[in-house]
Amino acid sequence: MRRGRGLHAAGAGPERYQGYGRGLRGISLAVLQALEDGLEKADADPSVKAVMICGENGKFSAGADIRGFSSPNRQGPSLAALVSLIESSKKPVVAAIEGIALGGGLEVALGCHYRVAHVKARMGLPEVTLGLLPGAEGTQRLPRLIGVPAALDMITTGKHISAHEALKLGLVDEVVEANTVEAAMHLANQVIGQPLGPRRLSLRPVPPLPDTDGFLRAARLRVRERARGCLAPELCVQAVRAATELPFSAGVRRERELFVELLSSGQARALQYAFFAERAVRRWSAPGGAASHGAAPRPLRSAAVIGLGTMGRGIVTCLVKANIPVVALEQNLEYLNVGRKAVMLLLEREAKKMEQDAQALDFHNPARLQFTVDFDLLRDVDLVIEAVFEDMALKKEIFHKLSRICKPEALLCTNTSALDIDEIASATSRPEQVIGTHFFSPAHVMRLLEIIYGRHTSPTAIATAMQLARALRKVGVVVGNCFGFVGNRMMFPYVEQAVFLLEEGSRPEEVDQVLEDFGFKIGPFRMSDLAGLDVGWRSRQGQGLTGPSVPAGTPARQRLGRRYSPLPDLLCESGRFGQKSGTGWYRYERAGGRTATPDPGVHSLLAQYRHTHGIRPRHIDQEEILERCLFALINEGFAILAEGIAAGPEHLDVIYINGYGWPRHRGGPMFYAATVGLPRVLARLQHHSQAHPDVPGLRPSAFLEKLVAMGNPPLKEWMSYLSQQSPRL
Ligand SMILES: CCCCCCCCCCCCC[C@H](O)CC(=O)SCCNC(=O)CCNC(=O)[C@H](O)C(C)(C)COP(=O)(O)OP(=O)(O)OC[C@H]1O[C@@H](n2cnc3c(N)ncnc32)[C@H](O)[C@@H]1OP(=O)(O)O
Ligand SMILES: NC(=O)c1ccc[n+]([C@@H]2O[C@H](COP(=O)([O-])OP(=O)(O)OC[C@H]3O[C@@H](n4cnc5c(N)ncnc54)[C@H](O)[C@@H]3O)[C@@H](O)[C@H]2O)c1
Repeated sequence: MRRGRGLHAAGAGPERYQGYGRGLRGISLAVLQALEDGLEKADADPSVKAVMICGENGKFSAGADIRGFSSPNRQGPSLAALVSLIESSKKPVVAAIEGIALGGGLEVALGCHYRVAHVKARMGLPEVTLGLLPGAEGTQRLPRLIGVPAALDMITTGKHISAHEALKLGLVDEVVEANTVEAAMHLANQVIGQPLGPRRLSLRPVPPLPDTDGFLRAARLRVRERARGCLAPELCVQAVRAATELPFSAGVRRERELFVELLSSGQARALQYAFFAERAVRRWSAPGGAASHGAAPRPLRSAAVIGLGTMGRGIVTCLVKANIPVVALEQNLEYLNVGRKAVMLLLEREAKKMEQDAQALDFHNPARLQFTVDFDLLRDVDLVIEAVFEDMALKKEIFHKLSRICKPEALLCTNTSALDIDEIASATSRPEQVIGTHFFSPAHVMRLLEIIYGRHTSPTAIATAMQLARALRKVGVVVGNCFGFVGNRMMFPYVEQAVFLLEEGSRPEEVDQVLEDFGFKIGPFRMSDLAGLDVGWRSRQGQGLTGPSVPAGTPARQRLGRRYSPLPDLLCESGRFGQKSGTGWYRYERAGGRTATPDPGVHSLLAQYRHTHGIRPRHIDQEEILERCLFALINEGFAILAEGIAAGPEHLDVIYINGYGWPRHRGGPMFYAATVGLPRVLARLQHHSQAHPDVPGLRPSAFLEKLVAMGNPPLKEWMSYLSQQSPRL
């Protein structure tokens, strides 16, 4: 056997890695060709006794080039052919897996006769997350190697597994701590001359289960339930079923048919768009030309969180999980004790979930997590996250204090949901250090971190907040400052339409059902009950929309010349605050209960309300519910883009997928609008706006009108149609 990195005689691994976070490419045609040539040469050369395949720069392979799936020059079939070629080699082929072996990369390894993995390597078949299935015979080989249950789990979830898990499952033959390539070559030398038949997975039977058919039927139901309209997981189950029912070659044909079905479904395009959008938003730009490539973050060695309510306790939890020492501060000892208990409970639960890494959290150690009511302990921290009540005066008081106490370079973050970052910053002597870090509830679970820069926020502060997102394993999206920022600002017209629909004849459960069938995790009424109806109520009181400050004689269903629904206020006035009080738009088994049941009390309240206001209820169909809620949200998105609050539609989509439960397989609201076609979105908004002229949220945005007038350009060109970039960007 000849030695050397990469496939013998090819000198190249299945992929090339060009540095962290940049330019990691999938398996290219050139690499495929090199592998094929190398294998053929090795087979023909009698001096070669075995072959070892490895990657370059410590990475085996990230799989096929995802961008290639939408190009006319698809590489698909040749990857599968290469895997077969490897397997049929007359000389033993050993895969040396370092770093990652994902998708087509792992399928290449499955074609090899032996697999050696580095202890830190991760393996997986993530195709399902891209709306696809493993299409290089992986759905047929993996069940033959590790059995149906484990293979199905990997293929339908796309999860990455560690080398140790892979060893336990029998996916790899050996795990090494030292040099993987050397260990693979050592193994190759040992197996020279041994029969290869038993190592060729295509020749093996799938290990039988007591009731394979029953198992697969149950699995199909499970993934269908979990996938909420996403096609790929179910087709993955069908492909694995083919492995259990058909000979290998027929199974491969079935796999290919299913792959092509997914490729042309539209969902794959949406999911791949989401993959790249999440990476694109890491590159940010801000006023004055500041941008990600020119700004370096400050180190984040310690943090403080102020306020241990719903949000603060989740934020503390994710900081601890990210190994950042935290000082957790409350307004008095009573609140501190409640907050401490809640944080400890969350951390215990997280530790249980993490099992083997739990000790690393070390959260009983005061050097890692300290509870206090003393602001002085915030003197040396690198970062403070304020999560007190949504009250401008209180926030300003706190920021004023912080600017006196904290070290000059400390980043001062607010978790406000909607308030003006500039006004908060004005309470400090260092507005350049003030930034919005908008977490989503539950903060230790939701992946989104909306990062809001103010007029004076420095590029370093933005870069540091993005670094925080990365450290917390969240998706950071940088946006401009306006009421509600991006996410909540788009949410307002959506929820407003949902409530108007109730006035006109719908029930909460009907509206929720339509939006949940669309793919949302929960509909707007379940969501409002979960968040607490009192939160919005307090905000409307603050804005003078309800409560004693509303001038006498104001029409009940009108504010500032536009339509207003007092329904949510009426619910709150009768003590219906959602899950926390046991009643809201639904009723729950108890205060704090989670199971929503349609509530006859709400139905009669609606009937009474319509009667009082002379509204004749009508039947509202699914299409109208969807259009009015979704197009109102999308319309606001166009206004946000036109104002320069976000740098592009991808930002809005990433925010909605990761923070608001928008179905990922629909690519986000702006991608969805592009799929529906902007002319149709515009026409339907015009229609609904004519029917409801007192609802500004339905009046088409000028930017949407312009894009339609310009011939409905593709999403990636939208921003070039803005007459001039907004000064915010
Ligand atoms: C009609 C006729 C059709 C007939 C067809 C029928 C037959 C079909 C046969 C098809 C064969 C299919 C083969 C296979 O089953 C399919 C696949 O392999 S799909 C790909 C699977 N792989 C993945 O999903 C991995 C995706 N990548 C990641 O998860 C992560 O990038 C990572 C590898 C874990 C690394 O993470 P990080 O270190 O955080 O780095 P980044 O994520 O920022 O990535 C850096 C950079 O690289 C780009 N990139 C990463 N992976 C790929 C990829 N596979 N292809 C293309 N580009 C990739 C990423 O986008 C970043 O670049 P940037 O976007 O920032 O420019
Ligand atoms: N709840 C959500 O879903 C959500 C989501 C995103 C953002 N937010 C925002 O996060 C912030 C906090 O919201 P929440 O839901 O956690 O509120 P909460 O009412 O649950 O908790 C606020 C906490 O702040 C504490 N606090 C008040 N004054 C304080 C002071 N002077 N010093 C220290 N602590 C003080 C309170 O004692 C309380 O524990 C708000 O700005 C809110 O708009 C909330």
